[in-house]
Formats: sequence, C-alpha cells, structure tokens
Amino acid sequence: MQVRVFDNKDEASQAAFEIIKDSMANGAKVLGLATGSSPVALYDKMTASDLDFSNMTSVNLDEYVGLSGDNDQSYRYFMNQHLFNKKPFKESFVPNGLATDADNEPAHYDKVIEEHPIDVQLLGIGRNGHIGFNEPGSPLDGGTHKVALTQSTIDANARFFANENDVPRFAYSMGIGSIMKSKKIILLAFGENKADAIKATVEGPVTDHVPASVLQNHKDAIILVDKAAASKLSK
Ligand SMILES: N[C@@H]1[C@@H](O)[C@H](O)[C@@H](COP(=O)(O)O)O[C@@H]1O
Repeated sequence: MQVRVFDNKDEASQAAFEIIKDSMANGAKVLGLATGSSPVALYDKMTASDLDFSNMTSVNLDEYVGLSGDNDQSYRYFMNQHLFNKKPFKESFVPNGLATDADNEPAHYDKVIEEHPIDVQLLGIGRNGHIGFNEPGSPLDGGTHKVALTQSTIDANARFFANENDVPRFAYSMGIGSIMKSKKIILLAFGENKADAIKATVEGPVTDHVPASVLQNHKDAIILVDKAAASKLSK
C-alpha cells in the first residue's frame, strides 16, 4: 500500500487523474467508479480534459435500494450529473436500485464485474472505514450483496436528503472480494473527519472492523489524501 499526502484536495485529485490517464494510455479499459464528495474534483478534471472515454466501460460500486436512476439522490443520477452526461462511456454499469428480482441483483451484478474485470478501481472511505457500502463486519472476500446501512452512514448521508427519514436503509454494494480483484486501486480521502479512518486503514491491523484496512493486502493500492486526512498518521 502506497500513501501519498498532498497539500490539498485539488493536488490529490490531479494525481488521481494522472494515474487514470496513464492507465488508459497503458491499455486500461474498465474503470471502477465511486460516488460521494471525494471523487467530485477528479470527475471535474476528467470532464474538463480531452481524454476520450467512449471506448471505456465503467462499473460503479454501489446504489441505494429503492431509488430509481431518475431520483436525484440515486448514485446513477449522481454519476450522470458529474461524469457520464459530459463524458459518455461505452457502457456504464451501476447496480439497479429498483431491481424487480431483488434477490438476483447481487448475482447479476457479480456477473457484470466478472465480464468486465476492473483495471482501476476508485474508492472513497466512510468515517467508519467502509468502502463502497461494505460496512464494518462485511466479509473481506465477499461479492455483491444487499447491505443494511449503519446509523453512522445514514447520519453521514442525511445531509443530501430533505430529512433523515428519507435516507434509504439498504444498498447494493460491490463486495470487498471483487474490489480486491481490481488491478489497481486508488482511494481518495479528504478532511479531518477521515483522519481516524485513514490511520486505521494504513497503520491498524487488517480487520473486517475497518473494511479499508484490507487494502494493505493489495499489490497496487494507492491512498491519496490531503494533510487533514493524514493528520493522525504517525509518520
Ligand atoms: N457509499 C458511499 C461511499 O462509496 C463513499 O466513499 C462514502 C464517503 O463519502 P464522501 O466521499 O462524501 O465522504 O459515502 C458513501 O457511503
């Protein structure tokens, strides 16, 4: 696991952009994408660039159960707004929050991932160390699953909804096992409220209590953080 500390979010996002650009120049065809505020500056750089994504496939990490892609709080809507409407990909997969056969959606999404092996997976991190929606206690080798969100995650995401009761209680998430199969992983974290999660991820034991700590076992995981998120690291 490589950790790089930057003065600010913009510089870290630029570094992430360069890694994606180089990977594409070296043949990467599938990007694993994330939602949340952390990747937004990177998506702005991607849309402002002259990079062509029309031969690229994207596979997103997660989606709220019960929200349609038209709902402005769904992750499909987020991705359309921040990236796909401006830079269309050849194909873009996001779990289907309205899957009619809800029991089958995880298996269906695992097939999508299997058929489109991820070259570069982008991650944010929750304050409790979750990646995608793999909350603490998720199996470190699992596939796509339906997740009951923790109160900490519901609270953190409530700011995006009119009131807390509107925050979905369940999500579909790519599993940690699938994330770990990506050739390269970039995790972005900014701000002091991520400092504890980053310390546990980088310096703590590999444990399902801190899902992101499993990245210590990945051959090519790069953690890009600003000074605030790095502030609790011992060196
Ligand atoms: N499912 C998403 C995660 O993929 C994301 O990493 C996390 C942090 O979001 P932010 O980047 O806004 O801090 O939020 C949500 O829980």
